[in-house]
Amino acid sequence: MTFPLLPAYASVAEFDNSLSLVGKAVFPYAADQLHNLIKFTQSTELQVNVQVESSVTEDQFEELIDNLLKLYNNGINEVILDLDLAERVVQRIPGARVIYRTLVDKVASLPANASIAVPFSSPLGDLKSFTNGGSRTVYAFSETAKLVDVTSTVASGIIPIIDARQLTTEYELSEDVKKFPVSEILLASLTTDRPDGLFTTLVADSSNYSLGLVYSSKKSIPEAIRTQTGVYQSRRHGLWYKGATSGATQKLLGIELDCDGDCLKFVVEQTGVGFCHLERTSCFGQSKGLRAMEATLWDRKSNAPEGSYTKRLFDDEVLLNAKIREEADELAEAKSKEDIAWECADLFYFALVRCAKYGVTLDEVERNLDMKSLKVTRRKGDAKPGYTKEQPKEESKPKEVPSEGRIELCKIDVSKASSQEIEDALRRPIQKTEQIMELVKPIVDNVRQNGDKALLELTAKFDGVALKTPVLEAPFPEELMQLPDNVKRAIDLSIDNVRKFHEAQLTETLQVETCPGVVCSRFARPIEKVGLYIPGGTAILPSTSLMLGVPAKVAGCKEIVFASPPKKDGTLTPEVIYVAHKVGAKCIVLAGGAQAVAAMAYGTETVPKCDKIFGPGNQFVTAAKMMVQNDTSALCSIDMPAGPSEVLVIADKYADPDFVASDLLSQAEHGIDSQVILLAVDMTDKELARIEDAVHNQAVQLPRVEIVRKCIAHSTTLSVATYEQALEMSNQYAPEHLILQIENASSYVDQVQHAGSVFVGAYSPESCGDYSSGTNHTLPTYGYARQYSGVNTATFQKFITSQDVTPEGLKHIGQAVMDLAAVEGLDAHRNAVKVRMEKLGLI
Ligand SMILES: NC(=O)c1ccc[n+]([C@@H]2O[C@H](COP(=O)([O-])OP(=O)(O)OC[C@H]3O[C@@H](n4cnc5c(N)ncnc54)[C@H](O)[C@@H]3O)[C@@H](O)[C@H]2O)c1
Ligand SMILES: N[C@H](CO)Cc1c[nH]c[nH+]1
Ligand SMILES: [Zn+2]
Repeated sequence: MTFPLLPAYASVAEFDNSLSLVGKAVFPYAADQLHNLIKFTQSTELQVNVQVESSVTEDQFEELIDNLLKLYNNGINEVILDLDLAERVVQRIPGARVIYRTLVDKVASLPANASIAVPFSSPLGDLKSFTNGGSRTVYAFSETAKLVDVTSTVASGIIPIIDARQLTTEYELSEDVKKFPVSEILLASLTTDRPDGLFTTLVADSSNYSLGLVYSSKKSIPEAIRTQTGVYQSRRHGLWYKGATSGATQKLLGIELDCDGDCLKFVVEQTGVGFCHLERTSCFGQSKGLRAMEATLWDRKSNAPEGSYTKRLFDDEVLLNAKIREEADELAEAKSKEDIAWECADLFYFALVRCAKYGVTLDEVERNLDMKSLKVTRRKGDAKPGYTKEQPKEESKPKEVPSEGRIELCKIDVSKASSQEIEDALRRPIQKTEQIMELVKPIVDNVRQNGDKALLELTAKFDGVALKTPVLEAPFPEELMQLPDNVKRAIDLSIDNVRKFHEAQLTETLQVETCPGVVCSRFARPIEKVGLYIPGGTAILPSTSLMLGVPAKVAGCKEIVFASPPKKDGTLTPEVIYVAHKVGAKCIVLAGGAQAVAAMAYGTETVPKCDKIFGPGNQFVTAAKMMVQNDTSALCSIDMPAGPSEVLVIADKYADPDFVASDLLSQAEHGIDSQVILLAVDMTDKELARIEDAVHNQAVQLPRVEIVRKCIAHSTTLSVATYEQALEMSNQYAPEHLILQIENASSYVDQVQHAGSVFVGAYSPESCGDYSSGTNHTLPTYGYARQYSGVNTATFQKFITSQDVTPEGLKHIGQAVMDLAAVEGLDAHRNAVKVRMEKLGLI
């Protein structure tokens, strides 16, 4: 039996630790406080109950069911509901733990073991009979009941629900007798048949490991509760404050009663040498098993002898994780009882080393288990692909995606998922970087050594077209850039907006006089020769040509070279040629992939060598860019690794499901290795279903539905409780595009730490930034938004600093320069200042 009391609080914020030894508490249900309640429950050892006020309208009922499911699944113990409501709730939530709040005359109709809460004013005889000899828990509630009225009820085995504020202060029973309400309630429910009137008391730690046996009295119990420490009754010496002389004190964590209320259990945290006077942890000998192993591991963590295997595991995470996996496999293979016990012990050992390494205690693990046991809905529990025998583990094996059926993002409720599951959901599709590098290297080498000949051969091989020359020179023939008027107008408008936004980024020369006579400046200069890659594999993207060409022109780059894979007939899309003409490109390289990058990095007979290569592309393009950047002989830099497009949408229940779906799909259609993530903030299943339906219905209408299907297969919706949680998760993912379809979207922009570009509010679809608003669409992907900016005017510039030091300036800094040069032992440096200062008569 737990402590015979249920303190009621007005909110989580009002919870008072001084009552934590009661071991439970009840809070009011409030739909907008769910997150706080769940957070509190998950952070405490207490049994948390929730009390729903009677007035729940028909409209609120569905919301209540959704919310109760969340509460139950997140560790809430029981919910107090009015009889009618309780009966409806148990129909809808199998396994719902409910306390029926009702009047005495209705109790007979309830199941024999159902917990009930009836008014204090009910006749005592009735209350006693309702306990059914102990098989039913009976609570008595009243907002006004005074403690003195309560004690006789408690003595009958009834648990009072009392406003916590009444319980925390001493009250005066008579003029000179002051009582602690909590102690009074406990004493009222205790009995003893011992002639000395003492209560046998078992002392245990929080894992239920027995430390010893002692006695409590009507005097020692209030003292223990008042001081929240181990205070007992010594039969020879009176009140006994444990540890007062030895220093081995106890923090009192909880008090429990046995089933018939004549024996107590004190749950304590023991300090010092232990509980036993023989300086052992327990009077019953040392602990064994998992607890003993845990104690040893925690000790090893701080005092491990050099050469100890456990220390090696603490220090070598890779080894430790490999051992955990190895032992888990061996356990899965073991067949006999002995082998299973053996392998399980090994696995526990390595698992506990990992726990100890990260400061996780067995108590916390057990709390987690207890919490999970309280869930009322469970996931299917299938193993992840890669963990079943049928599917090999190699990550490189592409996932089979059925070509029909519903198009649906995977779904995770963050409050129920493990951190591993969340990490997996947010992992981008595997880029086989090493393998791609191996494929790309011979291509790059070939172009470097054989120039145009290699370029033409590789274009024939990968793009299926035999060209005579790999380059189209400016001025470009009019007939190659014939466009419908509306397309021309659209390109012109987009060029104009991108130009305006990028011109505004041009900076003036910066000048600072750091000391009198020492003027430091910084000024921008364009990178002279730039190579702009315009993807053309799965889709031709003329928009990329303007996103790169316009800032290059704005920055003043002298030579602009375009590269884009040709179509099968050897031509290039007229839109790209039109943009090349508008930005004054020198030529267009008719090649794609790694070969185009290599041609621009090293130059060929017809392709000019470029100083910097820009632009997104597939894995071959990105790998080649990284490769040439690392080759100092190429003397070529790159903008950033910009790979498969991705988007993360944060949406709440106010978002239009069609808008959200359209944004997710607009990136999903880019390629099968694209990824789209939806963070759904505090949405009910119904609200989320509207978005899911919209995704499917829109997707099946798209010509690129097969690409979308494959992209969606590795894309996920994560349900989160708060906007803050969503932004934290988004910052962790560092998306290329972040779309905020939430109420007051602009007020959250301040919280964005890592993202390529942000789209604020319902009417800012990513497509606007892809084409026409003015921002650049060449953005860092794959989490590189943590350290890279998207393409901007400065990407096409470098910054030069200069200084102008006068004799006056030398007077100010000369001595410091000489002293630092001396520290570094560089006398010529020192001398360069010294000769000048001598001639100026400064030294
Ligand atoms: N991050 C951004 O800012 C941004 C912007 C636009 C596009 N993108 C992304 O750019 C990518 C464009 O990729 P794409 O494939 O459509 O076009 P692409 O132009 O990047 O690649 C096509 C070229 O890849 C080469 N190639 C194809 N298969 C090959 C193989 N097996 N071995 C060697 N080379 C091979 C061919 O030469 C072909 O010309 C997409 O993933 C898209 O999402 C990103
Ligand atoms: N969304 C892409 C950047 O990741 C750019 C683009 C071009 N065309 C359409 N979209
Ligand atoms: Zn796009």
